[in-house]
Amino acid sequence: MIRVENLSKHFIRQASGRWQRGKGEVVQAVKDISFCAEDGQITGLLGANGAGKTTTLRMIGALLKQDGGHILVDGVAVQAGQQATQAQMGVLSDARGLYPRLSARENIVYYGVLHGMSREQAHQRVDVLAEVLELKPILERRCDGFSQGEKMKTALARALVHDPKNIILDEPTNGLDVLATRALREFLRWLRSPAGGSKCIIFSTHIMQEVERLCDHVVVVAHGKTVAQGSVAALLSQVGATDFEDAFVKLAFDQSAEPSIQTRSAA
Ligand SMILES: Nc1ncnc2c1ncn2[C@@H]1O[C@H](COP(=O)(O)OP(=O)(O)OP(=O)(O)O)[C@@H](O)[C@H]1O
Repeated sequence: MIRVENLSKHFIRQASGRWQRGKGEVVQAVKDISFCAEDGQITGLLGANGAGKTTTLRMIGALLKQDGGHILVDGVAVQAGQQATQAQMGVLSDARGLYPRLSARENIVYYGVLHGMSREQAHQRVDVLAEVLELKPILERRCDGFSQGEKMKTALARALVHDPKNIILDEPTNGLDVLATRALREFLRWLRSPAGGSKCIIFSTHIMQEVERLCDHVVVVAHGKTVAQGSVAALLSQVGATDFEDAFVKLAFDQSAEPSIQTRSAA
């Protein structure tokens, strides 16, 4: 189970103009995000571009340190850069970061070994994941020159190689064709089921269909804040809509617009 409470994070974006030296824009990427992702459920973070989804997932994956708030993974506090929660976490972040000179198989096995698997175990797991994610045709090819979808499938397999209990996926269907998207959806449903290990799965998206088809719990994020959460049915009834896209637009955009960017002297 992953519990996120009152998470916040800002970035300083340096101004580039000659007369702006020393000034910076404060980008409050995440202002106040709270939700709970249960085991055996798929939780979707749904929000417009720039809403703060990636930043939130990177903090949960211990890739970024939060300014405020708490993240508990199975009761253990997440600390950026520390190993405590990472062993049981599979993270597909926006930076796919594959080694171009290694084959898809080598990239995945390498991560498995880093997670403490023997090479034999890691190779066995690659064969299982290659079947499910339809990776077989590219498994022995160097990643250099891979298409977006091929990179995505390889990065997904790499994130899941150590069979983590908690799975964090940032826009996992980005670049996948319709068959690969369907295969991934099926796989996520299986991972959520008792047979697949009742994993705790969080993913971000702005695709409504994906949320409607997959999510048990939806967290709507706007301007860095949680503005609504619940099942698809609960969110529909909250705003009296029958179409989920209409519900999302009401929930995410009917908020009074709050700027995320302010100019100030950079510290
Ligand atoms: N390293 C950074 N430096 C400066 N600003 C950043 C940085 N990372 C994110 N931001 C800003 O924080 C805000 C939230 O970004 P984030 O990537 O979390 O949004 P998102 O919901 O994932 O968007 P998208 O759906 O477009 O991927 C945006 O305004 C973005 O420009």
